[in-house]
Amino acid sequence: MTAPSANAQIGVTGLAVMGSNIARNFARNGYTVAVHNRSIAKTDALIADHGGDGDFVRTETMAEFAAALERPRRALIMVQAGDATDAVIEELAAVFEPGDIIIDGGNALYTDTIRREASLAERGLLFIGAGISGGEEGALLGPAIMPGGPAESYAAVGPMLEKVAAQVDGEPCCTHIGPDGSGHFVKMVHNGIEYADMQLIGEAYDLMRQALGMSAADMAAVFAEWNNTELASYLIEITAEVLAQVDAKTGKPLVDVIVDEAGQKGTGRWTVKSALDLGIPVTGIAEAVFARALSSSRAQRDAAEGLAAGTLAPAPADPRAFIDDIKAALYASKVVAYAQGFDQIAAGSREYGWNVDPGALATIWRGGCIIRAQFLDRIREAYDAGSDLPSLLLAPYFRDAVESGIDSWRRVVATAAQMGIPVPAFGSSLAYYDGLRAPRLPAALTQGLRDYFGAHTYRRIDEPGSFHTLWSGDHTEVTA
Ligand SMILES: NC(=O)C1=CN([C@@H]2O[C@H](COP(=O)(O)OP(=O)(O)OC[C@H]3O[C@@H](n4cnc5c(N)ncnc54)[C@H](OP(=O)(O)O)[C@@H]3O)[C@@H](O)[C@H]2O)C=CC1
Ligand SMILES: O=C(CO)[C@H](O)[C@H](O)COP(=O)(O)O
Repeated sequence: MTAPSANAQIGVTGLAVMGSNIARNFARNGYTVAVHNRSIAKTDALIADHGGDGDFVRTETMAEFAAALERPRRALIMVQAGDATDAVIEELAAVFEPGDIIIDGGNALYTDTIRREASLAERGLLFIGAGISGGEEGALLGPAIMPGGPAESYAAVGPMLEKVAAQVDGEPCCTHIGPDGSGHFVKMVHNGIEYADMQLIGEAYDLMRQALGMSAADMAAVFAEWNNTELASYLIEITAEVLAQVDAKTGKPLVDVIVDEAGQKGTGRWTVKSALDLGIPVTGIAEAVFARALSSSRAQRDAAEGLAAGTLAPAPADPRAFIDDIKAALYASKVVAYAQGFDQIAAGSREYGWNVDPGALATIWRGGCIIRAQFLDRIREAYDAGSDLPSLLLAPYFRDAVESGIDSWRRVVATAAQMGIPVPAFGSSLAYYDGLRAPRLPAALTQGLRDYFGAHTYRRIDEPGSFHTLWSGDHTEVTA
């Protein structure tokens, strides 16, 4: 540890799990790191436990923190999103000087990032809103980093961020996403996909548990096996580990003693709200958010437990074949979730003029982050082949993969319905796929009804223009 002398290349304020580990990551990569936390105990714990990782400068106040940083100052904030982030930005802005750079690495709402960047720019301060994914371990060993902000700000901090990010095939899992809120926007959608991915895994688990009566250990073996296939990903890998974990207190599988109510901090919900505003169907993500909400509606669930299930179908006759069907359904639904997420990113990019490169995004999500998966290589290839792809589902590789699994996907959704097992994400993903490929949708009738009750008009398939039928008159059609 060195005494404050304005030589730290980077500062980290907010030293909970993410901040302390990313500070250690910078130090391990040879940077002198000024460290600060609102309560000094966390700063001292970091220095006491991990001071040997590299060169840290311990600071107690924001003034000391600012004084420890070389010019232009670079500070990474890792605190709770929302008011806490605003409070820390204000404290930093009070002691920083024009040209200094503030990076918010928390899970900020992208519209907050847009506001913060504009307001700090008026004060001459540069701002980067950087989505960081990888959890505790990723922060230490190399996360995926999604920084958004002015090119000038990125030039000042990008090389450092790229150095501490995960590396895949010699490429850093960090790239300049675009201006202002773009980094936090793509991190938000990343988290939305994370929600969908976990919900789909949960449904696969529930099918094996309920339809096939498999033990947690047997399911762990299936997920471990799947992790050697096209499904290979961090979430599948850790699912095998969680399912294999035995509770020391009871000797039961840990998963069986965990309360079945899923928490959520907000990024999934924000993704769905933003998708609604942008008009992009992110059905897999939305079902995942709603499934967490349903799981947490304890009182309603308790009251509803005795509701009749009707006549239920027996278990599938061939368990091994059904496991293969579940695998195909999981893969196809996962492709839909990513396709929808990338659609939302494209729409956000158009709306805000960010020019986000989907291929570059797929590249940096290959390592470090929670949704890292082998098939991101395929997503990158798909976008590299043509960034005007109407949907990831139309890229030849994914089209073939989904088409070859479609019968399995239908069997799984039908069997789940017949056995009374809820599979909202599998089901809605299949419905989305069928809707997308349908030559004609029932929206025609919706338009007719809207015209009937609200004179909202409709277009015809055989003539240009807008039309209205005089529903309360003689039912003739007029040009609107
Ligand atoms: N945990 C994870 O897996 C991931 C988290 N993130 C994001 O990274 C950020 C940090 O996450 P995490 O490490 O889990 O920590 P938390 O989100 O739990 O935040 C705790 C930190 O925030 C500080 N803090 C809270 N309120 C204030 C305030 N008003 N003023 C100053 N400091 C304040 C705390 O200081 P004190 O110790 O004094 O209370 C502590 O350092 C969050 O935005 C989170 O969403 C991103 C990716 C993954
Ligand atoms: O950003 C993350 C990973 O990418 C965090 O782990 C995030 O907090 C998870 O969200 P939630 O708590 O809502 O499940």
